[in-house]
Amino acid sequence: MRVSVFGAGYVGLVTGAVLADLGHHVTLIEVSEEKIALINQRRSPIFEEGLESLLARSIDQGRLSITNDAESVVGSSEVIFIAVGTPPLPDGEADLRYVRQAALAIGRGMHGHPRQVIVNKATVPIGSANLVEVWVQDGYREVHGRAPSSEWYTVASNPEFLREGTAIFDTLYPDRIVLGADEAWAIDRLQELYRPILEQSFEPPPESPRPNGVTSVPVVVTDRISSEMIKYAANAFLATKISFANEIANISERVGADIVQVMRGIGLDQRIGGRFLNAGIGWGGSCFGKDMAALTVTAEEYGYQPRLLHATQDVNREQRLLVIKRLQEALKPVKGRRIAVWGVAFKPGTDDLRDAPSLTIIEELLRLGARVRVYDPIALDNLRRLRPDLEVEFADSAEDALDGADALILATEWPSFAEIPLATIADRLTRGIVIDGRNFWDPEAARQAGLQYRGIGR
Ligand SMILES: NC(=O)C1=CN([C@@H]2O[C@H](COP(=O)(O)OP(=O)(O)OC[C@H]3O[C@@H](n4cnc5c(N)ncnc54)[C@H](O)[C@@H]3O)[C@@H](O)[C@H]2O)C=CC1
Ligand SMILES: O=C(O)[C@H]1O[C@H](OP(=O)(O)OP(=O)(O)OC[C@H]2O[C@@H](n3ccc(=O)[nH]c3=O)[C@H](O)[C@@H]2O)[C@H](O)[C@@H](O)[C@@H]1O
Repeated sequence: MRVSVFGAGYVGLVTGAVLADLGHHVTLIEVSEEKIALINQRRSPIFEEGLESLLARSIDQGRLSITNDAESVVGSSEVIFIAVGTPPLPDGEADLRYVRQAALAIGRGMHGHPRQVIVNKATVPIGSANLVEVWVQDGYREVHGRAPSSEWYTVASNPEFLREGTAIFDTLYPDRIVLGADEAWAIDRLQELYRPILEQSFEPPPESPRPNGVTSVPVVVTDRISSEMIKYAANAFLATKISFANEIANISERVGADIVQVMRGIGLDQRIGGRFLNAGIGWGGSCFGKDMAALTVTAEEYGYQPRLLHATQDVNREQRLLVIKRLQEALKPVKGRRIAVWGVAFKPGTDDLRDAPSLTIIEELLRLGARVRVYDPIALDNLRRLRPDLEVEFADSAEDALDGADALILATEWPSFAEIPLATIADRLTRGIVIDGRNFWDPEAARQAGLQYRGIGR
């Protein structure tokens, strides 16, 4: 099938590369010349395991290309994905300006043949499919002075649930695919597009072997509004699950319970499920915060006070600073001390710093007058580039970050940190203080190694 994808970011690039690898003919449409140049050199603009080899293969086989000239390519696509960013405006509402630009370009390039399904894959506020329709019509009208025939196209919703760091795996083996459309032909076309994934009939690529037991993928076919709501509800639920774990962690440490044991104890109940119950410094990333804010705004627009959504966000805001409180308890004063921070990416497996809890922690440490020495296996370049205002020292390795430091704060649980013996950490830190923001280490082992160790909720 001929497919266009607006936006070669985390979602668009991965979706495009995977669909091309599955045999479709995909054109990525991107406004950033820098990204276009990199992708043409078969290099990925983002760090995502396995993506570069997937990109190279799809490009070499002639099934994936990239352009900035939307209008000349979109007209011939049977499916057009909109996967541009929808960042938050200051009041929390989603900024749809990039979606609008994409929809206008689709309208300008439309010529009625083939009939087109325009798919909102970006996370967009409830009702945005209607807006996309209007913008597509505006784009067509600009060129032709009249509206396009409603027979020529329809707008569908197909939210994305991939996680950064495991994006290719999540795209090939999703827990479900959600399709929201008002027209049966659009659903049929999208089912056809996704058939290899739905039926798991493709040969798994070397980057991402098929896990045992995955033989098919459920599809949820629904209306557009429900589909748009499913995306917000999924992220809100996941964020709430983490904030719940953090709230119980805060109570646990007051009463002497161990949050890791408590969450294991509840997670084995199949009605609850053990995933997304890791207490720590809270959730970050490009989507949970912005999507919680956008859903809150939508609820309030309709006169509903979403108390759980507010509470989830409040718990998360405070949770980020808990490690600072722990540090202040162990090290008085913090001013003038050297603090090592391990991990700046919002989670392991990515170089993404968007709304990373580590940044809140670093800002607070600097505000308190500490000297901060940071290490991250992948994200330091992004930190240098995106936050030149943060006056931190950049370490060459995790061990190097510890040299001369009074205390270590672990903000992101990169698996490679486990390779460094606790005894080495104890040797290198002047005061042996470790504040473990992700409950990464075993407290007993850390204390035996001579560390003054504090985790979260234990
Ligand atoms: N990052 C993630 O893990 C997930 C993101 N989402 C949603 O997907 C959407 C995209 O997110 P990301 O991929 O993270 O964003 P991103 O910022 O990584 O990528 C967006 C891309 O769109 C490009 N762009 C902007 N305007 C354009 C236009 N008019 N034409 C062509 N390209 C244009 C930008 O240059 C950028 O490369 C958002 O709505 C997000 O909420 C959904 C699930 C997962
Ligand atoms: O809409 C999106 O953008 C995506 O948001 C999340 O994916 P992602 O942000 O890539 O990362 P997660 O693995 O969900 O982690 C989010 C944050 O929660 C934190 N987290 C996660 C799990 C946990 O138990 N505890 C916890 O604090 C992580 O450290 C991270 O900061 C969702 O998991 C995806 O399904 C969704 O598509």
